[in-house]
Amino acid sequence: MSALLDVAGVHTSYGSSKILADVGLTIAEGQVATLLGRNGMGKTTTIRSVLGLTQAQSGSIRFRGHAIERLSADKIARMGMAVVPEGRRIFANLSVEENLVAFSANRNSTREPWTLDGIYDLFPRLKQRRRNMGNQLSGGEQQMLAIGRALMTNPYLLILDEATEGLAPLIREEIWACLSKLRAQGQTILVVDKYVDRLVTIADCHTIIERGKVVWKGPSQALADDRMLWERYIGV
Ligand SMILES: Nc1ncnc2c1ncn2[C@@H]1O[C@H](COP(=O)(O)OP(=O)(O)OP(=O)(O)O)[C@@H](O)[C@H]1O
Repeated sequence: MSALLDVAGVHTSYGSSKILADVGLTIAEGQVATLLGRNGMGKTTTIRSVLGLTQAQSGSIRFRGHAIERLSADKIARMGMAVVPEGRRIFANLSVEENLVAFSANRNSTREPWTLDGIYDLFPRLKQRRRNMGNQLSGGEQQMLAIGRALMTNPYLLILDEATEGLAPLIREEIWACLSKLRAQGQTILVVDKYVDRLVTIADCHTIIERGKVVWKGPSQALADDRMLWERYIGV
């Protein structure tokens, strides 16, 4: 399996605050990978560095075999990287349907791109709410919409930051079920979340960071078997 995303030796700062020190992360095509760690350890900063939203000071970030560490966020998005950001950031004044079609594109040149019907099959609630405005949706519906909107760009890599934060348990389960379906369809995914017990059943591999440094990497079975890691680095 070839690496779709290969991050190596990344250092990122906000002004004079050094946040990431030598972060590395590899995701093979078709894999679901997680980025784990307590609050404030640098997960979002890692994602922002990969997306080109915060430029890494040094290190290499390769996506689909191309060096992207100096490219703009817009160029990187157009190469087929889509994010479901923390806080969702859906358009409050557009309907569900308008949110979904606003940036639709076939970035991975698939013969079967996502359609509105495909998204509505994945999240039937969105179909019921399709004429509602973004600001009339519950947190769970907003998250479904944010995922649907990202999928409508047909990304090679889908990134979810805090995939289920603030959601009710049943809605969380819907999001996990959605990720499992996407994985079965071959979608490559990087997910940040704190529910390790669910992530070890959905994802293939995991990277744990603490204070901007990678402290552990490994497959689901190894993480599932080592509860000490959960307590020590993830706080669960
Ligand atoms: N714009 C910013 N300017 C300065 N420091 C920042 C900025 N954004 C984040 N930080 C700091 O960088 C560190 C890493 O933050 P980051 O958001 O990457 O962590 P995280 O692991 O995603 O945590 P969380 O789950 O709380 O979002 C934290 O100490 C945070 O306070």
